[in-house]
Amino acid sequence: MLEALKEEVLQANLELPKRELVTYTWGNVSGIDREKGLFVIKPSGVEYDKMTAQDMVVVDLAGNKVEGDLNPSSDTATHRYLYNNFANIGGIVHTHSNWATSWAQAGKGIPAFGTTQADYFYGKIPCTRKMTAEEINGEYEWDTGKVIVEAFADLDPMQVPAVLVKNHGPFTWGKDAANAVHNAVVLEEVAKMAYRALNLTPDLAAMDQVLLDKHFLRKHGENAYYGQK
Ligand SMILES: O=C(CO)[C@@H](O)[C@H](O)COP(=O)(O)O
Repeated sequence: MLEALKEEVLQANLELPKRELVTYTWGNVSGIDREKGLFVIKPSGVEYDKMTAQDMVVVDLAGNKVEGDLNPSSDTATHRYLYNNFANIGGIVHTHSNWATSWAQAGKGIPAFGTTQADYFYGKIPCTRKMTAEEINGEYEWDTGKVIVEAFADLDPMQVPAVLVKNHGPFTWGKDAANAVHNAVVLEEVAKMAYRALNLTPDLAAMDQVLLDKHFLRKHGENAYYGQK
């Protein structure tokens, strides 16, 4: 089942090492078929250059493995939490990309300093709170999803399709798996740019709202005009 989605999710996973967002087996990508209520995710601990579409694992939104010989990603419960709480997302990525993970380890969100970020993220990219010992030693991956959703209490996840999990790393999402990977690549770029901008000007203020609005809204929403129709 879901052969086309398995191929789509495989290709999205293979983009992670290709774009140098992961090392070894770090990271994972999933994609969801909302009509069937099933998502496809990378198998846990399998090397990317050995991975096939048939290795992908199908999981339902209650957490049951529906198809696949291998164990699903160790982050499956986090993906499931996000699919259950962010109704419009179609794909999720987790990486340990260097610059974004450095911000996550520092427990700092990434302010919007420039139009590169504004084209994809409508403002600051949040960092979650620290997880409690009970959460870490309990339903860790499920509660990782919980602290991510908490960080979006006042944010639209479709307007800011990325988060930094404190002491862990970034998660991004999008309309599908490929779009979630695209956002992961851009996140890594803006994490690097923001770090360097702050090194140049330590008290740098976030960009003006008028410029943030111009760049985000020209690419997103009903009045978007960027690119080709
Ligand atoms: O951050 C983590 C584990 O929380 C992951 O990125 C792992 O590094 C990859 O795990 P699998 O998806 O292979 O289980």
